[in-house]
Amino acid sequence: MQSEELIHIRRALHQIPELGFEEFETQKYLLAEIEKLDQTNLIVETWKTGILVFLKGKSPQKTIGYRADIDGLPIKEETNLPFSSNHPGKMHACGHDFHMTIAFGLLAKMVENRPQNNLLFIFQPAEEGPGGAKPLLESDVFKLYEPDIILALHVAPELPTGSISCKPGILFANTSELFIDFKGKGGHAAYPHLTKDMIVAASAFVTQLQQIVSRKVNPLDSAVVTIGKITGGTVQNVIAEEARIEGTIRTLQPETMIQVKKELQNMVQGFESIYDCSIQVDYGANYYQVSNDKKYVDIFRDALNSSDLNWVEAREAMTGEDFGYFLKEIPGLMFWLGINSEFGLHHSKLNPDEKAINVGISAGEKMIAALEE
Ligand SMILES: CC(=O)N[C@@H](CCC[C@H](N)C(=O)O)C(=O)O
Repeated sequence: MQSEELIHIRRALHQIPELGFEEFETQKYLLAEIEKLDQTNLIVETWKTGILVFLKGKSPQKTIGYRADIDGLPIKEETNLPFSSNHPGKMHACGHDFHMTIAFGLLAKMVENRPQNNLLFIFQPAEEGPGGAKPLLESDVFKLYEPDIILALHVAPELPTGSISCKPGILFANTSELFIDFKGKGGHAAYPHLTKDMIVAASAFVTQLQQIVSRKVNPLDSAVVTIGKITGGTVQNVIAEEARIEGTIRTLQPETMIQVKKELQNMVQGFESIYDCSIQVDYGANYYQVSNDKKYVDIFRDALNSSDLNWVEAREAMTGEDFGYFLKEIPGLMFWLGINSEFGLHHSKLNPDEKAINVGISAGEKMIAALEE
């Protein structure tokens, strides 16, 4: 498949970002593209808004899985690109348009040049939330084609195009979403002593929360608590009866996640008493760490060694990925693909270098070829 065709597909997908489990247009678009391929050795299945494509190998000994996530984010795009998002307030700001295009390009190559082993391409919904990997892994349709090895990539804006970065062991953190609702007593702005002000309580909570990381977690263990959204109140001269904070917790060890949540519960009790309010905590979606299998990282590194791709030994990142659930059950790896964007992941101006699409396909091809041996 020509680079121009892939760029056309990437731009078309970029224009239709959809949130988790709402990827109807994306699914329809991908199904139409997949239908244009030679169907002789393909089985195409859908699961919710996702797609599984099984390519029967020439003399299979195993099945190699390749997963791409397909959802966008609730971010208003500000790239000013001529192919910017057509869906107001939504954007492929985490590169999933690239992930899908690369997976599709690799599939098209493999259809043309069928490998010995079976391949399973997984276009998975809802990576950004609430998490599609776990229910997909539990689904009957996935069990029919369950791969022996699983691969995936994630775009890396800070790395130059042409580079691939990976490491054995933990690559991405354990994550937990965090939604906290505060309920007190509202009233007139001039009579604070008669109210329980939830703007004050929530603001103090946000500040205090950081001390879990800085004063409770061992500095040699990594943890991040980020609050990305605060809502509360109705108007400037009314004391807010309710407030809500929304965020995420990241830790490199599952035990640290348990510790952070325990400390957070202690804080909740203290705040309920000090601010005379009720506080409800919801941990939303939780993702398991992405931990790469050393054997496959070594094979991958060797496979790229003689190529013009630049291998960068990765460090752990506090990003999360529900691909961790695949790797918990199936050995394999995730790697970073350099896309050379001035603006990072989850930024409204993320603008990946489209030349990286062929780099991603080439890396996948080399790994699949290496796994034939
Ligand atoms: C690669 C990446 O950016 N992934 C997301 C995953 C989000 C998981 C969940 N919604 C959460 O916020 O905990 C990330 O933010 O790291």
